[in-house]
Parts: sequence; structure tokens; C-alpha cells
Amino acid sequence: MSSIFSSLGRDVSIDIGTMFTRAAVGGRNSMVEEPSMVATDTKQEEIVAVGEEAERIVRRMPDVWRPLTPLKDGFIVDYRVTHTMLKYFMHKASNSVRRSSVFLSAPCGMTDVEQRALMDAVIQGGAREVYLIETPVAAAIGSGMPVLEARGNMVVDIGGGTVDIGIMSLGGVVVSRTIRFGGDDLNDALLQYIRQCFSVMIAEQTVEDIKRNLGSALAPLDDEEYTFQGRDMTNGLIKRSVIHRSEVYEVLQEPLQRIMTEIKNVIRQTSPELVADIMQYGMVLTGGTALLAGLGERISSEIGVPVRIPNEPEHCVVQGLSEWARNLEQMERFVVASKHRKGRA
Ligand SMILES: Nc1ncnc2c1ncn2[C@@H]1O[C@H](COP(=O)(O)OP(=O)(O)OP(=O)(O)O)[C@@H](O)[C@H]1O
Repeated sequence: MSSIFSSLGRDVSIDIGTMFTRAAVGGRNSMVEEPSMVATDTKQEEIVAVGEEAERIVRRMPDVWRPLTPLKDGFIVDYRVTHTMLKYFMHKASNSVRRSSVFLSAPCGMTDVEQRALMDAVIQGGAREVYLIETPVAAAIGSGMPVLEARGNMVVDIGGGTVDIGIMSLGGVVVSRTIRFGGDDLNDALLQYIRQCFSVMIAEQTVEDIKRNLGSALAPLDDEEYTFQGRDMTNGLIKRSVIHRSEVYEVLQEPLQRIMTEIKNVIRQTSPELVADIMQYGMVLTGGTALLAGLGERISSEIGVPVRIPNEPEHCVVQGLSEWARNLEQMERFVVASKHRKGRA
């Protein structure tokens, strides 16, 4: 495979996510972003495609090729798939993997065994060395927070499978937590509601479209509707249905409340001095779910702190990894684990 960047021996940053994997070399302008997925035969013996290509062939021929994902709720569930994906992204990002240092984000609370497996996969994939950093730290760096300063910096990254919460100060992590819950749980709640109330089975992409078009964390001011198609569970035929913004709002209440509770729990466990900083400087909301309408305002009003959402919040982690790679000496305290290839150059 030829690399998309001419990055001879440069640092490769990889954010392996539940839904998407993003790899960057030399910052945001040279980033590759593809679904976290491989395609296998029905016996799951042979992996035939990775990323975008896997998604394409699975969508076209679902009876022949099956999707497998490396992570569930942010944590590795399939090492073979993880290994294949990391190798694919490393080679796509760098044309000289053997000279590359790879910087990876990992959820908080990963066991030593899980960390080692992740790093082994990178080294076996050909890299010279690998460094791990916790996801909220990468998100904070990527969103431009002054993590080396003597003040409390709070970040909440809500992706597809996890909520990663971190508070950093003076180049160290004061609190970090990963909850195995995220934007995909909002989709699950919608999917169940539509099955029960409309007796319709719908595709994952349809749920995603409904969430993005009508989803809101704040009580809606209008009752816009959205027409969608699905398979009628009573007769197996295609059926058109209409859902309203107010219904979607009600369905999303429970999973959103769970996220709010977790953020409040972290604040409760934080020292008053750091809480005072967070109230003064605010917190940053990153990850794809930060794009849900009104989520920033809802968190701000329930917790009483200003909330900032950076541009392209889903890219903050990979941007933070790149920034960290450029300033490794200054930010060495954030390394949670590292591994070097034996006999490296
Ligand atoms: N406009 C939007 N409104 C609501 N949700 C959105 C929007 N855009 C993306 N999302 C949600 O963001 C989530 C994906 O975010 P992201 O790409 O940060 O996750 P990931 O890195 O794959 O997963 P994780 O970090 O949890 O392992 C999905 O649940 C997706 O539905």
C-alpha cells in the first residue's frame, strides 16, 4: 500500500475510535479518517478489506462479507482486527513505518495487559516505538487547553462508545475517567423506540440521520418532522413513517441524563481549588457527540460552568496526539506506557 503522505520516518498519531479511526502525520492537514471496521468472509476467517473499503463492500454484499470492529465501548474486543487496523493506518499514514514513532490514545482504566496488547500490535505492525496517552489528555491538548499551566483544565470527550473525562493541571492528570457509554447509546435508544412505536426496523444510517437532523439536548422550540423508511415488522414490506423533534428529544433524555450524572460525579470528586478554576475558565467538550444540538448549553446550565466546543470536535484527539508528539519532552508526564522495538535504529 502506498502512503498518502510523504512522511519519511515521521511521527504517526492514531486515534482508534469505536466508530472512526483517525491517523495524522505532521498535524491536521494530513489526516486520514476511515470507519473502524474490517470486512471478513461469513466464517470470519479471512479479513479482505479495512476501513472505507470494508464499509463499501459490506454495504453492497452483506450476505457475502461481514463487518467486524476492533473496539466495543472504546475497549478492544478483537485483537486480530485491532492489529490489522493499526497496521493499515500506520502504512497509510507513513511510507517509512520502520522509522516511525507511533502516538496512540487509549481510554482511561485500560489494564496493563490491554495496554501491552495495543503496543505489541503497533510494534508487530513494524513501528520503531509506540507511546500511549489517555484520551481526555489528548483531547485537551488538541483543543488548545494550557495543560502545562498551574490551573485546572477540564475536558469531556463524548465519542460513539465512550465518555472520556479528564482534569489536568501542571502537565499532570488529576482526574481521569472513561465511561463505556456514548453517542451510540443515543442511537440504540432511538432504534428501540422506533421498533416499539412504529413497528419498523431501520438501518443504522437512518437512525444516525434522525439523530443528527432532529436530535437536541434542549427542549425543542419547534416540532419539525422527519420522514424515514424502514421494514414493516408486521408484513416485511417497506413503510414510510414520520417522527417529530419532540419525540426524539424525549427518547434522548434518559441516555443524556446518564452522561450528565457522570460529569457531575467527576466534579464532586474534584478539589474545590480546581473546581474554582473550571468555573472561571470553563470546560471543553470534544468528540463527535459534542455536535448534538444544544448539548454544550445543557451541560453548561446543569453544571454551572461555561462550555466551549472547538471546531471539528471529533478531530481534537488526533490533533492533540500530533501536538503531544511535537512536544514530547515537555509533556513526558502524560505518557502512560511506551514500548520500543528491540534492536531499534
Ligand atoms: N451532528 C451530530 N449530532 C449528533 N451526534 C453526532 C453528530 N456527528 C457525529 N455524532 C456522533 O458522534 C459519535 C462519533 O464520535 P467520534 O468520532 O468522536 O467517536 P469515536 O472516536 O469513533 O468513538 P470513541 O471515542 O467513543 O471510541 C457517533 O455516535 C455519532 O453519531
